[in-house]
Amino acid sequence: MTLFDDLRAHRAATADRHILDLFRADPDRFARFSARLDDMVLDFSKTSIDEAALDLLLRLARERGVEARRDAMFAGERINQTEGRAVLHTALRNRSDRAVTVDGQDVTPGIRATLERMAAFATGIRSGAITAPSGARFTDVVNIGIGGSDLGPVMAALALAPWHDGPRTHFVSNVDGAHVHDVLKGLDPRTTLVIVASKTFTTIETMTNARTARHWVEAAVGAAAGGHFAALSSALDRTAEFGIEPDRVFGFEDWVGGRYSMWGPIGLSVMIAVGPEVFGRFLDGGFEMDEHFRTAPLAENLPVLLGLVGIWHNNACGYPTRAVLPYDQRLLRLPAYLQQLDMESNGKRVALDGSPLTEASGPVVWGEPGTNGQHAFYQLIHQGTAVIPCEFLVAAEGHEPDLRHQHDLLVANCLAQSEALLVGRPTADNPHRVFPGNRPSTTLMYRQLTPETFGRIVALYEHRVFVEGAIWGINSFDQWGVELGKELATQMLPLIEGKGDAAGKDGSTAGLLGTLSDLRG
Ligand SMILES: O=P(O)(O)OC[C@H]1O[C@](O)(CO)[C@@H](O)[C@@H]1O
Repeated sequence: MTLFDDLRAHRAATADRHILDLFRADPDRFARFSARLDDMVLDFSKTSIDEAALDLLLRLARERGVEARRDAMFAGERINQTEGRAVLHTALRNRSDRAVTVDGQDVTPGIRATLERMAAFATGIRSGAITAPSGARFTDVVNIGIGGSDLGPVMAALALAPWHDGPRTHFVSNVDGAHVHDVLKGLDPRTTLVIVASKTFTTIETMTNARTARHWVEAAVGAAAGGHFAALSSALDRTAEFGIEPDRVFGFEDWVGGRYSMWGPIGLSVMIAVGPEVFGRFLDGGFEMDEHFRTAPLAENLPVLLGLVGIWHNNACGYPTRAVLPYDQRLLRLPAYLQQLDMESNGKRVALDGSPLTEASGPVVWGEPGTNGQHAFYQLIHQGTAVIPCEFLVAAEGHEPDLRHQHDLLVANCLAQSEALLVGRPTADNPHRVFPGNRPSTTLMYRQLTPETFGRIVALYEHRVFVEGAIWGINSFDQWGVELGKELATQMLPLIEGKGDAAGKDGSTAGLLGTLSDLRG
């Protein structure tokens, strides 16, 4: 019997019990099944986790070596074994005097120097001291990147909107020409700065969009186009090949994973939008969560507890998905960001040693902000046959004092939804109106979505993914599963262009290629 088996046995023995019974039996349940970091509270009392389950979960975390692995990460060990790399995105937000070493070398001075270069560049763009070669002020910034070079900055630009006082920020990610076309169509190339964000500087979507943007700028300013470009990458040889001036290139090391990279150069578009000081406050928040994760006892540790809730729902209860439901419009892109963070990190089928996993790993993560989701998919959450653990996020205060009544309505909806999921309406004269209730949720409540809070939220989820990955014994820091599709797309392109034949392709693919050629005439 493993601890996973014990958890399942405990779940089976208590499956008929209503979560409300747990509240009846323990008037202190909220206090006991919630944890706090400053003005942020994680409530997991509306789950079926009881004392015994929490005990088992904490034992599991210890047995699976979460603490040792966490310490190894912070110590710069090469825990990303399949790529032979350290995992040190936390170093990008290390606000302490502590050295962070990789192979005996302190990486902090390099990180600080890059941050200072970013700040000088961002300040120059914001003040107009750095202009286009024509002397025109940059009014717009277009970040071209995809995955980790896009989702974090996109999310942050919206989350930090109340502090946005720099040039307008735009994002292009999809290789679909519609994306770059629609974004550039509204802009003036003479006053636009294009930031090419790509860790590897080989990603076909990004390089294709970057070339399109280059032609667009060149058509307007000719040979001065180079002065409209900057690059964020760890491949400095390739940025030079693309013709980007070295002083416009902001590099980072291979120990920063793409989906963990928004804290450094990949965040440049955000820094230009909100300024280095506000960006620094975002880093402060991330660092605060790191310190908490490193030092708080497991039973009070927010990322650990959130991870254990995930393990309970996935491995003990067998719920294969979880919904992330921010009642915070400025976290609109949090679910999309978490889809990469969580599913690219923990969507794995083998353990670190290559052996097949015997436990289910990464669940499907999805969601939308409330209240919009309520008018779309909550029907299924309340009355569908599948149980979907819900993760609510909500701020006590908004940023619009004149619209306090709307914020009150937002918060009321958030609390009402978790209450409805818990309490339900089990008896009604009509079965179509029955709400079974007893459906689990967590709520992360914070005072306000400040830059610090936003940093804490992102770091909280990063470490939650870490905790779950460590418990499953997988490498959360590689992403081999994205490779095959990339290779096949490269091979597919000539066939799409009508330059090859479909011999050897499966029947469906050959059929679709034939259909494409018919439709194109
Ligand atoms: O920053 P890059 O190298 O262009 O990569 C973009 C994204 O592509 C991936 O490698 C695979 O989708 C992600 O991990 C990464 O965030």
